[in-house]
This record gives sequence, structure tokens and C-alpha cells, in this order.
Amino acid sequence: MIEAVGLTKRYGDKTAVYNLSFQVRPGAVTGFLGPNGSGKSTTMRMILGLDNPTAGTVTIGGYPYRRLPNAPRQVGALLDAKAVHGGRSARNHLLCLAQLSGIPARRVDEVLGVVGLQGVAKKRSKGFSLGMGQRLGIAAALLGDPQVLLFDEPVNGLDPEGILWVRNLMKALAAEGRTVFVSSHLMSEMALTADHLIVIGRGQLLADMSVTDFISANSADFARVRTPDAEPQLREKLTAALTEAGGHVLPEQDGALRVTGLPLPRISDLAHEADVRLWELSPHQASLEEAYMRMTQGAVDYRSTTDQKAGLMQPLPPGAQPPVPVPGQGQPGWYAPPPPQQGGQPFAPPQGPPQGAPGQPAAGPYGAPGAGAPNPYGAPAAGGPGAGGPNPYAQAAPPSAPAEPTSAAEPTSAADSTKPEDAR
Ligand SMILES: Nc1ncnc2c1ncn2[C@@H]1O[C@H](COP(=O)(O)OP(=O)(O)OP(=O)(O)O)[C@@H](O)[C@H]1O
Repeated sequence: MIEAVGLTKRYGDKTAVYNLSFQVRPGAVTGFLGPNGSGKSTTMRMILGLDNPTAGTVTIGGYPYRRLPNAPRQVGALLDAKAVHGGRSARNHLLCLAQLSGIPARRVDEVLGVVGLQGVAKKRSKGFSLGMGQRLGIAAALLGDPQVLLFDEPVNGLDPEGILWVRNLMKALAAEGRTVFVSSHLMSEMALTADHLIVIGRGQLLADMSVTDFISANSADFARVRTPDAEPQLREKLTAALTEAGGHVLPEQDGALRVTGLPLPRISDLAHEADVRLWELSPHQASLEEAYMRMTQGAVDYRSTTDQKAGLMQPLPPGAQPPVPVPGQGQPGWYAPPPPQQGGQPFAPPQGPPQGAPGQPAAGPYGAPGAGAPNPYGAPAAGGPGAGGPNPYAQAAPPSAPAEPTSAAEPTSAADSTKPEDAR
């Protein structure tokens, strides 16, 4: 488990992260979301001991990264896929990392296979595409078969097949009981991948809850209603009846109406009373993207001088009232339904227990030879980080010498004392 308590980071006058407290639990994919410059990478760097907090603490399995026994076998990370020596081949890059961490060479070939780079293993990485570089970074993160994985924008530059592969990989790793913490700007992807979300804005915690709770806390359900296309007067009649009954009605681009504030049976009755035939009456929930946009609108630092929401706006029907701004969230977007908590709490507190470990870890469905099986290169002294095995650092004593990560993409340690048995 990753645990941050009161984590704060200042760079001179700039407070990048402020008083951040959260837990990232095993057995779930936890999405880390926030607008550009909100402090996600800074937080990840502090988790990995690459930056020191100005205040507060962050630990992995109870230890700060630098005091974690056998850190490269316990924590894998992809922070900056470009942070590789371009003159080295993919295989040699991974071999260097493996040798530093006491990981045998055969594991290099395994992870090259997992990420689909075996065909270009001997090519220099400077010729790699963005997507190939991401795959190489993911391979480096998986090298130590770690229980805790951090990925900063892992799908950046990947094609649809690659995105699907990363999604399945993240889910499979979590299903094996690992802790998976992943940042992304792709909301549609996060909605499909993450179980739990941590959302920050301007370095502060905005939400820590399940994806489902996040969507329902930050969006209202709405109904889609469609009247016969060839009879626009029916649509107007129904709009008037629904508005008079207290509903909010917004036109959708395909001619349907988006109705909030009225339950479906009431909409049906009102249509019947107004003698309006319906072609569609269906319940809907806003997407994660809409919920995210609603929550973070007040915490966006970088905005285009052209209103980036213009293309998403829909004209208000005559007489309709604009949505009420929610304190702390800026002006609500027209593309999202009215906020569920008018004038109150900007977002609901976390509800229910955080995601727990799964009952039955899956056996390496992402294709790693040996994934889900015991760690092929032997258990370290304290516990063993084998996939699906007991938490190795729960029982481990803190080491005397701190481990120094080598780079953003290589949170590996030259101080690691374990020697490879067959590393070349
Ligand atoms: N080394 C540094 N020195 C000074 N300021 C920094 C440094 N690193 C980050 N910052 C500032 O801290 C803030 C948070 O940056 P950070 O990179 O953590 O955000 P982010 O959420 O990862 O952004 P993005 O989504 O664009 O990657 C930004 O305002 C950034 O300019």
C-alpha cells in the first residue's frame, strides 16, 4: 500500500503539492487524475524518493522508498519513458537495470515478450516511436516483478491496440493483488481501467473514491427524451410542459432532449397529458469525463484564450435558466447536467471502504511467462515479492543504507545488495 500523509512540496514560491493525504491499496487500479500542473508527477516523484517532501510523508508498505528493502523488486515505475540512453538497445537498457537490481537476464527477455518488443530488442531505443518507448518504460517497470507499480501516463502515444493492451495489463496486475497507481488524462480510458480514483487540483485533494461514486457524486442522472423527428412542434410542446413542471431541459445535438429534475415516470405522464408521442425515453448517467470536468473546472491552471468549452456548449432553450455555479468549482459546463448538490458541498466525501484485495488473483493473463507464478529468480531475504505472495515489506526490517534511485525512469538502486545469479 502507498500512503501519503500531509504531503506538501514547494519549489520556491510555488506550492506544487499541498497537504495531500491518501492511500493507494492493493488489488485495485487506482487512477490519479488532475489538470495539467496539478502536482501528479511531483507526487509520484515523492513516492519514489526522487524528490523530498517539504512537509509530510509518503510511504510504501510503511517505508519511505529510500528505506525500502530491495526497492527495485518491490516497486516498479514508469515516469518518463524518454529517460533512457538512446544509444543502447532495448535489451541492453533493460539488462543494465536488471544488473543494478540483481535481476537475472532471463527476466529481461520475459518482459520484452510481455510488452511485445522482442522483435526490436536489439535496436537502439533512440529510433523508437513514442509508443515503443512507452512499452520499453513499461517493461522496465515490470522487470522486478514488483507488488507496487506506478505509471505516469502509460498510454501516451500508444495506438488503440496498445491502449487496450495497457488496460488489460493494469487490470491483470491489480487482479493479482498488486498495487497499481496510474495517472492519465484520458478519462474514457480511466473509466474503463480504474476501480478507484484520486483526483487533485492545484496540488490539493479533490476526491478519493470509487469511480462509480465519483461519477454519481459529480453528475446528476438525466433522461433522454426524443419525439418524432418530423414533428418539431411536439418537441416544443413537451419542452414547455417539462419546464413548467420544474424540469431542466436542454437540447441534444441529435434532436433529443436532455431532461434533469424529473423522474422518468413523471416525464412519461407529462408527455401523455400533453398528447406528445415519444420515440425514446431512457435513463442516463454522465460520463467520467463530464464528472471530472465538473469537479476540476475551478482548479485548472492552463486554459486556452479561446474558450475551449465553446464547441461543447449547447444553446439554451428559450426561458431556460443556466446551471447554478457550485462553490469552489467555477462556472459549470453546459455539457454537463446541473450539479447534484446545489450550493452545498462541492463533492461528496469518500463513501464505503476503499477497494480491497480481490478474492482470487488471476494467473498472469497479460502474457508474461511466469507472471502469476512464483518469482522465477528467487525470493529475497525478507518475505519475497513473488506475484500474489505475501506482502514482502510488511515483515521486513528497515535497512541501514538508503537506496538511491538512479533516474525518473529508473527507480532502481545501485545499493541493492542482491547479486544476479545469471545476469550477463
Ligand atoms: N522542479 C521544479 N521546479 C519548479 N517548479 C516545478 C518543478 N516541478 C514541478 N513544478 C511545478 O509544480 C507544479 C506541478 O507540476 P507537476 O509536473 O507535478 O504537475 P502534473 O499534474 O504532473 O502536470 P501534467 O499533467 O502537465 O504532467 C507545476 O506548476 C510545475 O510547474
